[in-house]
Amino acid sequence: MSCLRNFVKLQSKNMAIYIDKEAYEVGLEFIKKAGVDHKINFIHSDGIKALDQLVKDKKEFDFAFADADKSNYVNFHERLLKLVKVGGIIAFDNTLWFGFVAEDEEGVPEHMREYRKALIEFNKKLALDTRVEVSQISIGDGVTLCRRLV
Ligand SMILES: C[S@@+](CC[C@H](N)C(=O)[O-])C[C@H]1O[C@@H](n2cnc3c(N)ncnc32)[C@H](O)[C@@H]1O
Repeated sequence: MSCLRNFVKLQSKNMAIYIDKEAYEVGLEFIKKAGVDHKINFIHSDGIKALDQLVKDKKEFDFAFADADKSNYVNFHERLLKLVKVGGIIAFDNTLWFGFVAEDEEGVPEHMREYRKALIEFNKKLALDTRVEVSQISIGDGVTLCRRLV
């Protein structure tokens, strides 16, 4: 709770988007308890829809963190490249997908296969993306940091 409070205090404006109502309501309770609800624009929406609206509204951010729907990372990335300023950071969580991105598909539990495939494709795309400088960090199950260059 104090971690959330301290982080949010450092930022002038914050935003978070959740698609499912239950997770949104739990999050909202914590945000209120931490006394930072006036500092966070907390939205219950599909991420792509919300990001499209932010692009339309010409919003800008220094940092973005994506941790939802790994099959949509490539679509989040395109939108976040319009929203995060040049020099800003876009972070993607779980990009090593518990190490399964380095395994043959047969060795991967069925329910993990869709995101494994999506993340392999996403990681390949990022490696070739000249609009960002990329650093793959092997903590947790992989975090990728992209610094916007152009
Ligand atoms: C791994 S959890 C994220 C946890 C989050 N980082 C946190 O600490 O609270 C993934 C969340 O993304 C949400 N989600 C999935 N698809 C989404 C989408 N298209 N747009 C927005 N949120 C989505 C899920 O409902 C779930 O709550």
